[in-house]
Amino acid sequence: MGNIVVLGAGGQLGQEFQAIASLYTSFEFVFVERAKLDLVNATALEEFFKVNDCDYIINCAAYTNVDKAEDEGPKANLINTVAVRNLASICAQKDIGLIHISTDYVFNGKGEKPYKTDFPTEPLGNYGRSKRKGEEAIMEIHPENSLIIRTSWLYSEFGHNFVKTMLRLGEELNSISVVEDQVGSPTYARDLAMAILEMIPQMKDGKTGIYHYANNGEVSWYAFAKAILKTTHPNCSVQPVPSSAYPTKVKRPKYSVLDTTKTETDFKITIRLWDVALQEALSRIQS
Ligand SMILES: NC(=O)C1=CN([C@@H]2O[C@H](COP(=O)(O)OP(=O)(O)OC[C@H]3O[C@@H](n4cnc5c(N)ncnc54)[C@H](OP(=O)(O)O)[C@@H]3O)[C@@H](O)[C@H]2O)C=CC1
Ligand SMILES: Cc1cn([C@H]2C[C@H](O)[C@@H](COP(=O)(O)OP(=O)(O)O[C@H]3O[C@@H](C)C(=O)[C@@H](O)[C@H]3O)O2)c(=O)[nH]c1=O
Repeated sequence: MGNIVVLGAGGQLGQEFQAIASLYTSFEFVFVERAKLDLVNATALEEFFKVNDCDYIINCAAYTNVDKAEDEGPKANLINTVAVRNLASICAQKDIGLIHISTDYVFNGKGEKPYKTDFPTEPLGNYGRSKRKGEEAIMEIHPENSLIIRTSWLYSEFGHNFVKTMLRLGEELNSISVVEDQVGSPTYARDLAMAILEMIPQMKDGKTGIYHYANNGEVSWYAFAKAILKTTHPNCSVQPVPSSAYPTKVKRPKYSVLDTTKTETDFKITIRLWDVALQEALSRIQS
């Protein structure tokens, strides 16, 4: 069904694609890590796609440190906006299908029901702003053959994520304080990667533009931490605290649940509940 180049292949989601690739024999994959191609280097990017033909690019590369992006705004911008714009131009020239991952942090968190894809964006920090500008660049340059998939609270056995942080803290501490007034949907990166590979063949039917993918259901970071530790470290207690008791450089959205109905309907995929996905991920992480 086509050749896929996965950029940012060494990150959390990129490694999930590497882990599941052998299940999808109708695709040929090329995995490209940062050491092989720095996306910020526009010349290198262009040269790479002169010699590497493909039908689709999945862009998993990003600047993802939400707090650090406040001090390194220009750097976050180069990766999340400028490189994405350059990538969209290359894809437009060569008519390559572009699958780009974006985030729930494009929203301001003041919503009270799951965000539909056309809900107005208003990011709270540099990370979210740079990701939103990346989305806008794609929609301007290569709308007819791009999929922008916003997801939220990604975790997996690979890379850095909240689940692995909780498992580490559960080993080290008897009690952890976690914010209760931020609500979202945790998403198992493996589920997302598998869904993307189901969605790609349907792009040719005009299913393009912005879509939301997150595991179903909503939960606070506190309740998520409790669910993680209940099965893995039952002796470690989790205390609910307000955001004010856990100060961070940049404010997180209070409510960032994504409405995934359009994705499920248009692509005819079923998305499972966050706590079901979590149990599978935990058993994989622990084995
Ligand atoms: N993590 C999350 O909770 C969420 C993530 N997302 C989005 O999902 C996508 C995947 O995220 P995730 O896998 O968790 O992120 P990671 O931070 O785990 O992976 C990002 C990858 O991008 C690479 N990268 C950074 N800069 C460059 C560059 N200049 N050139 C090439 N590669 C580069 C990183 O390399 P290195 O490690 O060497 O810096 C890393 O391997 C991103 O678009 C992110 O914004 C959306 C919602 C939630
Ligand atoms: C480690 C820890 C975090 N927290 C809080 C801080 C924060 O409000 C919340 C989540 O913490 P983190 O810093 O791990 O998560 P954060 O980096 O904000 O995660 C985000 O990453 C980017 C890339 C995204 O796109 C988002 O969807 C989201 O997943 O939990 C606690 O309350 N106690 C703790 O012990």
